[in-house]
Amino acid sequence: MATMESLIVTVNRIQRACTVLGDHGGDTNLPTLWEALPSVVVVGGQSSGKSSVLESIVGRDFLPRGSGIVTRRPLVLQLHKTERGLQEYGEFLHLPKKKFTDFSMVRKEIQDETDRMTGKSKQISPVPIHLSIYSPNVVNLTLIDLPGLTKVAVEGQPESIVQDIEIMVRSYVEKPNCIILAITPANQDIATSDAMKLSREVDPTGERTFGVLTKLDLMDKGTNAIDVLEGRAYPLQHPWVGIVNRSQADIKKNVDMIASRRKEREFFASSPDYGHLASKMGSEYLAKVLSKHLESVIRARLPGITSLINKSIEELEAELSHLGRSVAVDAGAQLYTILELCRAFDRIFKEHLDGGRPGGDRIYGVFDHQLPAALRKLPFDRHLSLQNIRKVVSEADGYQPHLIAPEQGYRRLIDGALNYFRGPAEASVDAVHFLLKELVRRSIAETQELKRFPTLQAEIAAAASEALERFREESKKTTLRMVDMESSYLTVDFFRKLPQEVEKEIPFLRLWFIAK
Ligand SMILES: Nc1nc2c(ncn2[C@@H]2O[C@H](COP(=O)(O)OP(=O)(O)OP(=O)(O)O)[C@@H](O)[C@H]2O)c(=O)[nH]1
Repeated sequence: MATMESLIVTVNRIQRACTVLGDHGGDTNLPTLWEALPSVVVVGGQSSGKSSVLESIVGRDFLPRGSGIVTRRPLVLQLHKTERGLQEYGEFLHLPKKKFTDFSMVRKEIQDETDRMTGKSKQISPVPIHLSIYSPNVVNLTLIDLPGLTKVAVEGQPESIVQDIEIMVRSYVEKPNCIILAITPANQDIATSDAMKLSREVDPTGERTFGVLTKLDLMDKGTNAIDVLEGRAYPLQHPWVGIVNRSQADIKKNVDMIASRRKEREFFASSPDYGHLASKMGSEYLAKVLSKHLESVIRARLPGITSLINKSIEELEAELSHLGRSVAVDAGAQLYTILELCRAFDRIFKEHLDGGRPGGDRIYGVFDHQLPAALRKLPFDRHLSLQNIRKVVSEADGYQPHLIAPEQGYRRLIDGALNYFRGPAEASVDAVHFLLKELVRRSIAETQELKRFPTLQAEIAAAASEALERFREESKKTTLRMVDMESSYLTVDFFRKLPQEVEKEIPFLRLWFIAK
């Protein structure tokens, strides 16, 4: 038994952790633990006696009262049984460490906390209020009180309130882990009960529904609810429980809850109609049945809850390691981290260049395809046309006949042809520059370690871009210098070999001889 009681306490703690972490179930992409936890949800129409049942189970007056919709946020009520003789107190999750021993202050805090979230607009909010009650007079149990189902909006409420409440209540009772405490007043036709209508929709087999009949003392003389309580009129998997709460007159007279429980016991014990069911009626019995059932449901769901928690831990740990370790505060350690991150980027950039990742091969493409294609397009035809050769040679060597070859003309023609190489050479530097820039961009995006440091990413991109710009200028100068060097390195040997190359490579020389 002790183990089972601690089970409810453990689930209570998980429920509180869920609220603190903002997990109230509902539409979310994140895994929700809240929805996996079994809970008892109190459902009923307005004035059906929900608050009275809850107060009866707790044995204390602590819920707000008034006209219209008083419960406008879910109230998660966690009951903790304490040692006999210890003082009762309430504690709110949003006010930790503050013990409320005066239960009228608990009521006020529920009202104030409701208003804090919804304003005084009478709107409803799905964010629950958590109240724990520590008392020797309760059983370990968690109950969730929801706004009463209603058919019309009262003054000051939006028209949508009727639907909003139904949607909120439905979102709780639809969960397969929800135990439904469906409250119906006995002095109303059960066929019109909002609670039974909704619970039948979401739990057609009745295995999650506990039917509670209130106001048995208010039934017309000569009538009784035996057919319902014995499970004939409206069969459910769990037996119906009849309740007699404090009447409005009792509340006015300040009849305390302990006296009211006694009165309830006497009502059943002395009733000619319900006497034979007395041991299975009343709010104390209901609390015990619910606690026992909640324990057994938790026990059955425990493996599922454990595996959900383990799965969530695994997912979160994977995400944490993906996000990376926390960054140290001192400057030295930060510098070390930054250098490590830069090294990670550098490694990926090198892989792009040297292999392992694609992209670097396109640099070879510049020299293997782009440059030769550009060279082929150079206007050598025009430059080495018969007409131009004749013009250049005449201008360079004059009208004197040459003994061997017009050397100055040759020189100018070759020099001029080599000059054409400057354009494609510069364009090749630009092409490699753009490829390297693209590889920097890709490497930054692919460095997982940098993912959570957008500012560092921008800094690395800026530094790389600045360096590449500098390299571009230097490379252009070097490349052009190499073209110049080739142009000025026309040696005697070069000219000596030229005539032998005539047939093979330099058709313009043949043309020159013909021209002569
Ligand atoms: N005589 C008698 N009166 C009851 C019983 N249960 C509830 N009442 C009275 O019915 C009225 C409504 O009860 P509540 O407990 O406030 O009902 P509720 O469902 O919480 O109502 P809302 O919060 O307005 O939705 C109160 O005046 C109660 O005193 C009962 O079993 N017998």
